[in-house]
Amino acid sequence: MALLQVAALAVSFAGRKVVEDLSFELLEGEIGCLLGASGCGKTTVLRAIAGFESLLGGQIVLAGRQVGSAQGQTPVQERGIGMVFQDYALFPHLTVSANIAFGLPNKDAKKIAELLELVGLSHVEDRYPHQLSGGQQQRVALARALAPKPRLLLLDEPFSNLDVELRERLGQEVRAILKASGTTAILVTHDQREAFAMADRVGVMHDGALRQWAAPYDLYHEPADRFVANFIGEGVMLPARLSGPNCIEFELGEICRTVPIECGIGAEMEVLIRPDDIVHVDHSPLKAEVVSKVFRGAHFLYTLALPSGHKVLSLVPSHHNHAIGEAIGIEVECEHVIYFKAE
Ligand SMILES: Nc1ncnc2c1ncn2[C@@H]1O[C@H](COP(=O)(O)OP(=O)(O)OP(=O)(O)O)[C@@H](O)[C@H]1O
Repeated sequence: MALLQVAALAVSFAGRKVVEDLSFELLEGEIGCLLGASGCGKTTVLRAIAGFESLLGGQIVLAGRQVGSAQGQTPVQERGIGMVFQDYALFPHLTVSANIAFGLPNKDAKKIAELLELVGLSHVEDRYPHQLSGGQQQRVALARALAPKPRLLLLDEPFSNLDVELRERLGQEVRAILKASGTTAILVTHDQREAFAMADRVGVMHDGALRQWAAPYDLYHEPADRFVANFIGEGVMLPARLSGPNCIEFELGEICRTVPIECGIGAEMEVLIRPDDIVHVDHSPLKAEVVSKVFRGAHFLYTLALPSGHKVLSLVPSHHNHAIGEAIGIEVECEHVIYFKAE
């Protein structure tokens, strides 16, 4: 059963709707994420779930009980929701243990020890927040929020004060902690890597609306619309033509897949080509010119110009170090073909 149901949620500020007709469900033990650019309404949804915003429409149901609607709201403190914020909000004059104990009414020492162990901070329990790294401080905040065993944990940009590399690693760590404690959680972020590292379900938001709510893999490989296709991952749209009921033809050849589209044969289409769809093969007769390249350690991300002048991206193992201007062999390897009717 869904632990959280958000249905047709609408929130407005001073007569301006900032969230509209937004619906999703989260199962018990799942980690969800609202992903979107700054100002799209992510935090407002989180605050509405917590009970800090009154609703213009829709409803929020938590553990089978309606906690919010336009008609009324269950007070914040009665929802059993925990929160972790980007600034950690730790008490600077309290030790790690005392910060965690703050979330426990009976200050049970055994429980504190368990939480310290869960977040891997037993060895620094007597330190003060300023003696910890950013990642450690975030784990204290997490332990403190988990202490009262919330029904649902809300995390608002929890890693935004940390550097990019650390975010992805900490995202995985926090995911493991939430899974180990069986906590249902919702994360808000504008960072795709963080969303993918942590969440079972990700919702892509744009302008107050939820464009797609799906597993990260499906968002990447089966985006619901052009916005999601462009927002998630990298890629370019190339002109194409529907050449058969399940086939599409474009500059680099014909690709057939089983999902049909409601368009007549010959219809003008656009196909999304991801960097992992273009494979570098030295001896391939199909050549493309290296326009630019970005070194990413294990890979180069090449921008390649096709004979038509259209450009594609290609992710190539970095021992294939080609010069700008060089023509290199490529092949198309599309497992999931994403295409839309041309605009
Ligand atoms: N209390 C408020 N009063 C008026 N407008 C508000 C209020 N809170 C948020 N907004 C507006 O609502 C819109 C959505 O804000 P929200 O903070 O939910 O976006 P966000 O996606 O979380 O952005 P960010 O990633 O920058 O935090 C923005 O246009 C914002 O200016």
